[in-house]
Amino acid sequence: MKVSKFGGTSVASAEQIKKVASIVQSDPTRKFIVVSAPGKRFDSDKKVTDLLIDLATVALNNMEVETQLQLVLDRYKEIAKGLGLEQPICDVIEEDLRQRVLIDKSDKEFFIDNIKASGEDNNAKLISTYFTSIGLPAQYVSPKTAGLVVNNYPERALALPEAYENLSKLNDINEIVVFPGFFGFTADGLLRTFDRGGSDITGSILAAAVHASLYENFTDVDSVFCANPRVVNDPMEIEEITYREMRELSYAGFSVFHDEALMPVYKAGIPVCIKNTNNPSATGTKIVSIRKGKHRPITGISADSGFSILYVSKYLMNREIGFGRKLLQILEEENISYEHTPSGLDDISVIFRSHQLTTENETRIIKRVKEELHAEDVHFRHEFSMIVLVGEGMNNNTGLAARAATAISRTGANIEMINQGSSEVSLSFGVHRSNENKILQELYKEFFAAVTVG
Ligand SMILES: Nc1ncnc2c1ncn2[C@@H]1O[C@H](COP(=O)(O)OP(=O)(O)O)[C@@H](O)[C@H]1O
Ligand SMILES: N[C@@H](CC(=O)OP(=O)(O)O)C(=O)O
Repeated sequence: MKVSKFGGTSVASAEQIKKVASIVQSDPTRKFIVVSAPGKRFDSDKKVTDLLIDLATVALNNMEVETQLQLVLDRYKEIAKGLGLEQPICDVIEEDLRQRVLIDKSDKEFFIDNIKASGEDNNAKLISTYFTSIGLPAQYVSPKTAGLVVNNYPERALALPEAYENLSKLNDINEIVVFPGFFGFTADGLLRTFDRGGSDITGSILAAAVHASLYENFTDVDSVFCANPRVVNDPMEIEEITYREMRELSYAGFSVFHDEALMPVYKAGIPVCIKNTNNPSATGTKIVSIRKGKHRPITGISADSGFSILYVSKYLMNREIGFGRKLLQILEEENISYEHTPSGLDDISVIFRSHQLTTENETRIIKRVKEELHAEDVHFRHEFSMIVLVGEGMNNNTGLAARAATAISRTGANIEMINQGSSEVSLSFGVHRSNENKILQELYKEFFAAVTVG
């Protein structure tokens, strides 16, 4: 039996949800259906999750909530109408959202998580009602009653081991299970959401828990492509990719599948297939443990912006035992996680995601590194992107870094950092954000357009 997750674009409108129903109807082994909140219907549209974040923000600022609340309710009302559903389901959703807005706001993160999670929760209720209305026996299942237990980490929770044992009991349900993605509950009953895009994670946890034969992830593209189709024109499709490659690429910018969604299915040995709700007969991309046959050394190239660099220089840093540890400890105390630490004789750079920085912690970090480590030059640089080349065939292929660097040099861009990942399946380049797209296009040309398999 399969677990099928439908992303925001697949459940964005009545028309899309009808496609979901026919996909589910066409295969009786599609037993567990995980749904996201309604996503974008067109490019300039707003996801329901983003509307809910706006709602939470106005509520926390003690401003009038009615306008934001109606924007969310209107999305569900339009969907319900298009699906021919009666008023009661809209009343259930409205009552639920109004109750959530009244939750005590003293724990700000708990309040935000509760509002955000309503997007998937109410959509699951609506979709199970629709399935039943068209003769597909279905049941909405709450992550709370099903025991999707997570740790107490706001907006980025992780599932606890007992969640798998609890969720395995869902196998006893005869009807189709419609399960909301994106959130779980702590052992004390507090609602916590996963990271953005985290309905993929719910699907993976559920697939591992019920020992699914396949985890299907339905989205709005025929497959995972070798590079972002919004930047590279008509990129090649990936038919098969390993868990390891997919995790590296997802973490580094392939937004089509969340990187944290790989581990649960990987550990349980469950294959994953990325498919298109708008074209379900397309083969899609299979994520597997081992790929057979010969392949290009590079499987995919991803790019992600939003990185900053902390540059630290001190004469004879190389002779000073513990310098790196002390520097990273300062960052730890500022609650900052880092991605790379390239270093030279007298200098070291720490690269991390910029969203963790504020004017206050930047000033504090510079002051501490200067005073406590007696560094000579300490400064931040912003607006960087990381371009990551990923491929299982990379470790026995010499000259790849040189080819990539030459391709980048053709764009006239400067390489700020190079890092060969310890896993030996990735090679990263730090570049200025303004050059990101042209570098991605040039690297695609170098490794995919011009190369034959062999
Ligand atoms: N390498 C890639 N392959 C396929 N899609 C990609 C890639 N990189 C980015 N994307 C984007 O990911 C989108 C699908 O992810 P997402 O918007 O999260 O979908 P969903 O609503 O189904 O969760 C695609 O429309 C595509 O623009
Ligand atoms: N709705 C949540 C979770 C999610 O997975 O959404 P999507 O399937 O649209 O990526 C978000 O926007 O983050």
